[in-house]
Amino acid sequence: MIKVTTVLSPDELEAALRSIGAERYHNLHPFHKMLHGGEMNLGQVQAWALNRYVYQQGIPIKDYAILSNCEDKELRNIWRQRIFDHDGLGDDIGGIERWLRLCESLGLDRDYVKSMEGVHPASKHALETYINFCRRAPLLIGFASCLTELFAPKIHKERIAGMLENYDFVDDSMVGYFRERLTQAPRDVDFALKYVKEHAVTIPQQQEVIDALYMKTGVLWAQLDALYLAYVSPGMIPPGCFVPEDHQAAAAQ
Ligand SMILES: O=C(O)c1cc(C(=O)O)c2c(n1)C(=O)C(=O)c1cc(C(=O)O)[nH]c1-2
Repeated sequence: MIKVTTVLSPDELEAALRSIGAERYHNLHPFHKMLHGGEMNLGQVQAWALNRYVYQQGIPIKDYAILSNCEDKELRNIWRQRIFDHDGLGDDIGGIERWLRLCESLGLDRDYVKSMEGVHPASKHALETYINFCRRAPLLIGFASCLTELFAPKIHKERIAGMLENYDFVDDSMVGYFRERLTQAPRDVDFALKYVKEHAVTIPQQQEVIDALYMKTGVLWAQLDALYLAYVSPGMIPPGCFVPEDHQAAAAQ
C-alpha cells in the first residue's frame, strides 16, 4: 500500500491515485471478466443487475451525505448535479430509472428490484460502508472517495461492447445507462480530481485521499466477491436471496 512520506506534487498525487486503479479497480475482478466476456447466463446477469441496483439507488444518498459536510454554496451547486443525474430532473428520467428499466428488460420485476429483498447482504453492507464513510469524512476526503470514477468510462465501454456482442438477451436500449455515464463520469471526475489535487497539500491529507480510494476499491471489489461466491462458484446463495431459477419464467415472456 502507498505510504506518503514526503509531500507529493499534484501530478505525483494523481499518478499515485491512478496506480491504485490499475492495481485494484473492479474491472480486474473475475466476475466482470465473465460478465463482459459473455460467459454468464441470464440468471447470473440478473443477479448482477439486481444487486447493483443497491449501489445505484444509494449513490445520491452518498452525495447528500457529502453535501451535508459542505459549507460552500458554490461547491454544493456544482456537486448537486450528480444527484440530479441519478434521481432525474425535468425531462431527464435519471440513472436510477434507467437502471430499473435495464432490470425489467432482463426480466426482473420492478417492485421486486426496488424492494431490495433478494439482494446479497454484502451489497447492502458495501453501500453502507461507502455512505457512512462519506457522512463522517471531511469534504476533501468525501470528494476523493468518488475517484474510482476515473476508471469507470473504460469499464462502461467494455460493458457496452461486451454485453451487446455476447448476449442475445441484451439490446441497445438496455445499455442506455452506461452510455449516459460516458459523458457524466468524466465531467464529475474532472472536477473532483482538480479539487483534490489543489486541496490535498499535506502528507496526512494526501494519505487520507489515497486511503479513501483504497476504501472505495474495496467496496466495489467486495460486492463482486460476494456475487461470485453466490452465483458463479460454489453457488453459495445466502438464505432469502435471489434464486435465478425462480425468475426465468418472467424473463422468457
Ligand atoms: O459500472 C461501474 O463499474 C461503475 C463504477 C463506479 C465507481 O467506480 O464507483 C460508478 C459507476 N459505475 C456509476 O455508474 C456511477 O454512477 C458512479 C457514481 C460513483 C460515485 O462514487 O459517486 N461511482 C460510480
